Amino acid sequence: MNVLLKIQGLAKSFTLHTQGGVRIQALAHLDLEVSAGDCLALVGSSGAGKSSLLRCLTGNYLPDGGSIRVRHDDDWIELVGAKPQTVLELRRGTIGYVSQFLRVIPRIPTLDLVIEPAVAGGAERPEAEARARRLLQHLNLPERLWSLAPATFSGGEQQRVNIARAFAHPYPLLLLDEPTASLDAENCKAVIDLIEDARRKGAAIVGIFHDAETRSAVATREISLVEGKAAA
Ligand SMILES: Nc1ncnc2c1ncn2[C@@H]1O[C@H](COP(=O)(O)OP(=O)(O)OP(=O)(O)O)[C@@H](O)[C@H]1O
Repeated sequence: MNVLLKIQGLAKSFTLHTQGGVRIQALAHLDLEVSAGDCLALVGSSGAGKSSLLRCLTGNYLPDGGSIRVRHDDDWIELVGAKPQTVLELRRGTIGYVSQFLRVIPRIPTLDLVIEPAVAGGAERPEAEARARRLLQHLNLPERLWSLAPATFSGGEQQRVNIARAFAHPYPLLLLDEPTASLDAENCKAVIDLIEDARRKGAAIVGIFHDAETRSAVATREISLVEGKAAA
């Protein structure tokens, strides 16, 4: 087993300062390992902690305790309490993330937005551009949109730009937060194919897939969260 992600005793709570200091325990004592070729689906009812876990794995949420170790080249990097530069370095080459909404610098053309992660990950510009073009084509994004910034795109078009960026570099660890939520059946299938291809090439994938059909097409494993803990 080529383990790429090790989570031990992970805990995350929120204190609602504006609401009498109420404390919500989103994750508690979570242990998990994900290997190359795994696609782990996070399941559980609304509020169970699925998104909180993904955000801890991207380095966007600082956990209260526990450890998240990520294989980065030949080293293991501790993400909990890591310096911002370390988190950025992990995002550049090791951790790819599809969020539910596209958040990019405004006014940059779509093609450049998809080329950028591949160049940041070490690809030469012509190779990165060829890959970006293949991805946008695969995701059925009309070529007339490639030179435009995606601010005015539809929800589904923006989501496909988001997905293209996450697959522009062969990230060993991919985090997917409802990657097919705003897509029709044809585009959903295109994304499923990308996920499956990355997994076969050895990516370790953790995702939230509310659509049961998508989940059963891509997941090799499921973990059910109940109040922030893995259900027995
Ligand atoms: N930024 C935040 N501030 C305060 N509480 C939060 C925050 N993010 C999440 N929570 C709380 O943490 C708990 C877990 O939320 P989380 O979003 O991780 O659940 P989820 O399983 O992803 O739910 P859903 O399926 O509805 O998206 C919930 O009780 C939620 O209210």
